[in-house]
Amino acid sequence: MASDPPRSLSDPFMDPAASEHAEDSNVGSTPSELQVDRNACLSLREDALVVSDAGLAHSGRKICCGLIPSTSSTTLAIPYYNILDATLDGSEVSIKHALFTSKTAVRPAYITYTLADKSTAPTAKAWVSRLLASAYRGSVRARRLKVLINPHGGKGLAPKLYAQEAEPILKAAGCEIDAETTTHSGHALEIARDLDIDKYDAIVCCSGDGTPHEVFNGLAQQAYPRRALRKIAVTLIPGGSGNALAINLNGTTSPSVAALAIVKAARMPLDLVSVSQGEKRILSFLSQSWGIVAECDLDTEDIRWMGSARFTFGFFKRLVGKTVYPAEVSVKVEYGDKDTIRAEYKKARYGGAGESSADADHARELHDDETTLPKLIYGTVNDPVPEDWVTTDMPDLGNFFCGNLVHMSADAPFFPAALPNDGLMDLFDVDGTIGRLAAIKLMVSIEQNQFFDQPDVHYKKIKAFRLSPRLRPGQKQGFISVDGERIDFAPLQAEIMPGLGTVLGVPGKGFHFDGPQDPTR
Ligand SMILES: Nc1ncnc2c1ncn2[C@@H]1O[C@H](COP(=O)(O)OP(=O)(O)OP(=O)(O)O)[C@@H](O)[C@H]1O
Repeated sequence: MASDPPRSLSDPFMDPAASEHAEDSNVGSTPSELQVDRNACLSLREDALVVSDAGLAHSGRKICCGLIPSTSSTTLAIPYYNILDATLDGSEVSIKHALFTSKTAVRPAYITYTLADKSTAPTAKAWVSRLLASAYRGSVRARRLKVLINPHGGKGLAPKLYAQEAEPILKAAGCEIDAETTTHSGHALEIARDLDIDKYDAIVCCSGDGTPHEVFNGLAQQAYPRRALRKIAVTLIPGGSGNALAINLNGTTSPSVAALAIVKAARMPLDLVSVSQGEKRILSFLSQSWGIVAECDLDTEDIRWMGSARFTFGFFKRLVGKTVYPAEVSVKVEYGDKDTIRAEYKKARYGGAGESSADADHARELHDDETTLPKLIYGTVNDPVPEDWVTTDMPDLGNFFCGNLVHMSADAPFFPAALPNDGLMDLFDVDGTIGRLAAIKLMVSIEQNQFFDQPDVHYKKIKAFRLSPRLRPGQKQGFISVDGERIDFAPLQAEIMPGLGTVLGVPGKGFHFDGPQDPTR
């Protein structure tokens, strides 16, 4: 097996906790099979650890739902992805793994054997290292995690979900955990702002999307914001009503499956969006919206008990009213037509020209000494609109929605052309006066990934926008949403900050999305 290239200890892609295993990484000569007691054999195959043990047939061990591939009742195959930890203690080999108890839940499980021949301990030690190298290919072991649990998000279940579902997986994987429950709104921002970033690798929010929003903004207030945002990866264990970060990063709404993904994830850069209202500036990782989606996000507090269904309920309530949300919109467009967007997406996603995460990180490292965030290229709403922007007055606007990631919820891939680190934002607007039937058709098309091609959806890839919203006659208050959080009802300007943030995601799990569908197929 090829070993990873050596990385310096200052390399933020290398968890210092993983360095203790670095000397064991030369495993080329290590045998793939380990003979253990009960006449059993542990074998390292291409994608899985295979346990061959006649005793398994009589152990009553249930191979749940067929999710753990088993070649026969006397063999057990555990995918490397599911291996959490392995140790050799004297002549006892212990392997911890994540056992799928259903399609949406995992729990830690253990296998223990004694070496058939004690004198093989040195070989067994190398074998364990080889198993761990395969289990953590593309990731690092024993990450140091600052866990923030929001007891207020969604239905208030985050503390229970974390303790019962997520923490056992993180602990079994040997993560160093420093957990804290947030006590007030803004607490996550304060913690991230004051965090000693050399002591941690990631901040894991067990919450909805509001907490990671605070965390990115807290890191942005560190003395060296670019270093903090580069070094500390932000990730989410779903525990609120909007859990888009977990869905986009790791393709799941299950706390235990998300915890496993976090254990196995790679660091990757994420574009952030700088949103300014005059001199005030915040960072957004997910979305900015004005119109029906923003109102559903923010004006449904009274039905919080419904959980995520409150968004759908709120949407339908407004839909029947054919509500409009007028605004003047100015946009710095990169790609304005859908065919070009589709073609550019394919190039960026499958063209193979992109740099690796490690290369991207070294480029970002050059800005570590800077004490401010990247300068705004396009200024703020207090400046004139740049000449090459396209300005449109939209008295009948129904929905202005700008996104940075594909999914806004599990069944809402609103932005199929979004890529995590392409230096662009995805924007669409929809007229508020379209017929109710057309609006319902639009809503149905989202889940089927046909939203992008609907003629009523005006979709662009952009670098920046300015939104000057106004109240329609009779409207008492306006809701502008940034990452699901309410900001002042006032003109705002937003521009992309390429690769400013860092997240933990498993390639192929979350960001795996096929992009806008090809309508000719
Ligand atoms: N102990 C607390 N008491 C009150 N609010 C808190 C507390 N801890 C965090 N918050 C606030 O709760 C808000 C919502 O949290 P979060 O986004 O994590 O969950 P959510 O379920 O997605 O949100 P929402 O339920 O508002 O849709 C955040 O803005 C955060 O500041």
